Amino acid sequence: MTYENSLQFARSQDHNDSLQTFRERFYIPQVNGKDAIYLCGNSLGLQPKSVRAALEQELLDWQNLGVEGHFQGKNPWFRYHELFSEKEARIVGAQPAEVIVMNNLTTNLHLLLVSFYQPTPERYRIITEAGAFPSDQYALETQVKFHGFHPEEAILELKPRPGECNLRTADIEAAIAENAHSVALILMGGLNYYTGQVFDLAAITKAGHAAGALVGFDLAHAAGNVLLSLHEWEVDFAVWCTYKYLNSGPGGVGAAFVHEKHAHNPDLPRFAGWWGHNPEERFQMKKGFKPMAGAAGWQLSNGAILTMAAHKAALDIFDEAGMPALRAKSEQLTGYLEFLIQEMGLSATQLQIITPAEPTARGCQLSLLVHQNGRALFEKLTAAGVILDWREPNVIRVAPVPLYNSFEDVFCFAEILRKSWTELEQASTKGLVAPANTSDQSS
Ligand SMILES: Cc1ncc(COP(=O)(O)O)c(C=O)c1O
Ligand SMILES: Nc1ccccc1C(=O)C[C@H](N)C(=O)O
Repeated sequence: MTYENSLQFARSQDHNDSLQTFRERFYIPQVNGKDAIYLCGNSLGLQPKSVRAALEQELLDWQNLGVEGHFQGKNPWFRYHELFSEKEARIVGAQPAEVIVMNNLTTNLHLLLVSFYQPTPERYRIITEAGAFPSDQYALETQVKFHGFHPEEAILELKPRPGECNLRTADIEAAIAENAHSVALILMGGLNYYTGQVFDLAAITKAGHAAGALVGFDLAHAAGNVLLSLHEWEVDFAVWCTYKYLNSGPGGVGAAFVHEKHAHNPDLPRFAGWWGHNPEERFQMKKGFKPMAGAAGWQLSNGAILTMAAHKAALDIFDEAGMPALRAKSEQLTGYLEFLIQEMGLSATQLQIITPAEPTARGCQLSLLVHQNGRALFEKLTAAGVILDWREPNVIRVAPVPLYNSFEDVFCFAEILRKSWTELEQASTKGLVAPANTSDQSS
């Protein structure tokens, strides 16, 4: 598609956008009495206006029915998790029984590592990406120690080649093959939170299986952002959160995928709780855990209905828009952002987009590596009414989300970026800005 650097072009794109009306269904944060340019849905998605009524419904049932709400409520709490199966499955390309909404991401990661990381003295390694989100690093480090191995020896972190920002699929495949005798698990982000790179999950899964390993993904930044086919790719397990692209609120409920091939395996170790037990017998209070088939068998506790209610409202909107349409708009919107940044004519030593250029290797986030004055630039953008984030040591992440961001948002952001850059450059020639990035705090 051919882009133009004008407000008129941006507005005409919005006018022709079939998803345009979805923006009205979200609250846009206000800065200085005006709608902010919110480009931070990769960290926390905006609040759907329908969430309040969904929470109200559960509060009312609790108010009016007390404990009877478990069975007599409008959406009985006893079966509340079933309300998500179909829609959640569409987001990640799964069968309904392969997904479950529960807990939070890191909790789910630990639970699934209990089942799918079963190291032996010969096969104990985990292959992961260097610079994975810290929570994943801590989960892997402590799981490995829990099994009596040393993280430095058992965790193999793959780094991009010198001078490159992203991992090459061929290098990932080669590393897996080279460790075919010792690798137990491949565990990577679906989309790296820092660089914005989307990994080739199908190829990695294939390579992992060929090496005799199991394969799992953290889809925090991929779910609701890129097209996924977890079932077809035969991914063993995955976890994600619902507060980013799925707009389900801070600390919102997490989700997990377990491939059908593991649904009935009685030999899989797991940490169990009563909500994963056969529901027909759950209240018989008997000894002996009998897991529900599928991902539901990994549930521990009765669901956190209030956060699940927010997710239900948000997921309904998401499902109405649909992943294919969202992804199509996302590619155009991110492409427009990239085009406008390139129009600024900056060199790679000034401001570099470290997210891959190929649409298949990125979602809607572009990570801007700013070599000098990065933090000062970020603060200027913030002061001008743009909400985005800064990730240490020197990246500004910008995420135009197709569900509620517009081409006009992207155009206005680019104008503010250009103006802020010029002002900073003028200030630094006059010696008014410290030349290096400061790393005092992160957002
Ligand atoms: C890739 C990734 N993994 C894990 C987490 C942590 O998730 P949670 O706090 O829901 O466990 C996040 C973000 O918070 C993330 O971006
Ligand atoms: N939950 C949060 C609470 C506070 C600040 C950030 C977060 C994030 O989710 C960060 C996000 N995971 C990231 O990709 O950086």
